[in-house]
Amino acid sequence: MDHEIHPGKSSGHILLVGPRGSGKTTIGHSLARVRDLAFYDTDRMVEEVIREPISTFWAREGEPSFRNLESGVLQKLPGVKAGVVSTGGGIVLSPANRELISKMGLVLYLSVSVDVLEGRLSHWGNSRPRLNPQIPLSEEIALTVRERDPLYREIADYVVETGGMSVPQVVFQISRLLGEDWASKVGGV
Ligand SMILES: Nc1ncnc2c1ncn2[C@@H]1O[C@H](COP(=O)(O)OP(=O)(O)OP(=O)(O)O)[C@@H](O)[C@H]1O
Ligand SMILES: O=C(O)C1=C[C@@H](O)[C@@H](O)[C@H](O)C1
Ligand SMILES: [Mg+2]
Repeated sequence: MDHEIHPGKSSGHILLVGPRGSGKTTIGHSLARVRDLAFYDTDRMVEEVIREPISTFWAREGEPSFRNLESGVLQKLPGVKAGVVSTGGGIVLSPANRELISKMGLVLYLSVSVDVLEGRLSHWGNSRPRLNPQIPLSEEIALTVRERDPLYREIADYVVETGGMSVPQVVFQISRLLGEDWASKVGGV
């Protein structure tokens, strides 16, 4: 991977973006472990602030309150040790967040088909807040992906098509993409 194609990347993080259920947390955690990097997850960072699950906070306080906290934790990440950052699925809705993410390091978009997402999300029951409770889950997923896919692509350095791959296979593919000497090239991980 060539340093020259990623000018202006400052913090040296590897950031995973994509819809709910695309595997950002699972893949990010595993990638950080195999590459011996720090791991951050913006959803977990918000939960540390609110000291409760996102779903109950969201139900009581509403989405805008969650989005404010989410932007707040993102703004802390340029100041921490470089590592793997798994983001929340809707973090890209804010133009300021998109700008910050794209400056913080190498951005990988985990792309998955709507069918696969539906299969995964339907297993979660109500542990994740519904984004649009008036419509069936399958429609919510399709609409959300249609709305956000261009936003993920706007900031992605690479789109990783994960369809049909297991978690270790995706981690292996990303690791290969990063290359052994990626760290020294994008800023000191
Ligand atoms: N490549 C994969 N193959 C099979 N299952 C996967 C894969 N990636 C993730 N999963 C499974 O999908 C579920 C959701 O994954 P995960 O929580 O990592 O998604 P996420 O993108 O972090 O979602 P959110 O935006 O809600 O945080 C988990 O049960 C995980 O084990
Ligand atoms: O897609 C979304 O808008 C969300 C995804 C999750 O990661 C959480 O950030 C939250 O449940 C909202
Ligand atoms: Mg996650």
